[in-house]
Amino acid sequence: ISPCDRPAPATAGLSHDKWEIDPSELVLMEELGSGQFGVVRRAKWRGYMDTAVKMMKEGTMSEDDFIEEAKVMTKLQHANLVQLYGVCSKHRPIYIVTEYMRHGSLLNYLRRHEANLTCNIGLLLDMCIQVCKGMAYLEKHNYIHRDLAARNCLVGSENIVKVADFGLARYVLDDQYTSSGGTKFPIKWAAPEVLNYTRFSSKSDVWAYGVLMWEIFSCGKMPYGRLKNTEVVERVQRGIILEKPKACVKEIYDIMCNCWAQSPEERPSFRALKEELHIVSQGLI
Ligand SMILES: CN1CCN(C(=O)c2ccc(Nc3nc(-c4cccc(NC(=O)c5ccc(C(C)(C)C)cc5)c4)cn4ccnc34)cc2)CC1
Repeated sequence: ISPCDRPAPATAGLSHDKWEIDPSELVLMEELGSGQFGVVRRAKWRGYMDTAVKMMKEGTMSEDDFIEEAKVMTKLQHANLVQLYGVCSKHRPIYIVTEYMRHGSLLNYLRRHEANLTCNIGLLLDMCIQVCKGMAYLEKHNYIHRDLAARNCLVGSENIVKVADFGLARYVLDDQYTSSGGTKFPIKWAAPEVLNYTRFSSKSDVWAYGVLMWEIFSCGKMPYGRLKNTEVVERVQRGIILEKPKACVKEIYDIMCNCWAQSPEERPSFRALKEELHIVSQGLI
């Protein structure tokens, strides 16, 4: 049976904390890349399960707070969320073990497959719908992502797209990333209330989702091109929004624009977005 039919590895029996994974059961394989946290490698768990292991560089995150939160994160389970299997926290660096997604980040996937994606509106819309389903699940569980973007979504077999690293941003220690004035802060995905007051909510995730939709229909272009962060902040605060991507029909662009309403209350919920996207996708057939 395929890994996604198997339950998340319950490490019961080896340690009393089911979110604690025994590192001796992981066989580390090739490097998948490195984020600002350190190296990410593929690993086999108990000889059969493909996993991705983030080896957290020391000093990059508040580890104890994260380990506490991991207990909650392992309970968030949905077909469009990258499943957190557990952590190895008895040694340093700590490991964050998740399900493995074989095609890597959605951003790289869009850029690599631009040629045969631009003409496939149905596939692009399906990717938007999958991300929206994962986000609607988080919204229902009052869980805020805080860094939703194509770079933080992953692609598996059969064009499955899943949201990754939800909530992880809270544990980053680098204030170049956490403060809105920092060089690593994701300004281009930030809602006005996040830029002005760092006020995160599911509605600020909806703003970021609109930018993610724009990334998908632009096949991985950088939003606002080469504009400097200060220029983007000024435009967003004046209500200037991203222009319609070429490959995007008006009905879909209108949905993106709804995500960019200045006031959070005016933006649709992910639950409402899911309905709107479904209706548009029916209309396309
Ligand atoms: C044919 N192609 C060949 C090249 N290719 C790959 O090499 C490739 C294949 C699979 C990959 N899969 C995964 N890659 C990663 C991965 C790889 C590198 C970096 C990262 N990301 C990070 O380290 C990271 C993410 C978020 C954050 C914030 C700021 C939000 C807190 C900080 C750090 C993840 C995580 N995964 C979790 C599940 N599956 C994967 C990644 C890359 C893709 C396929």
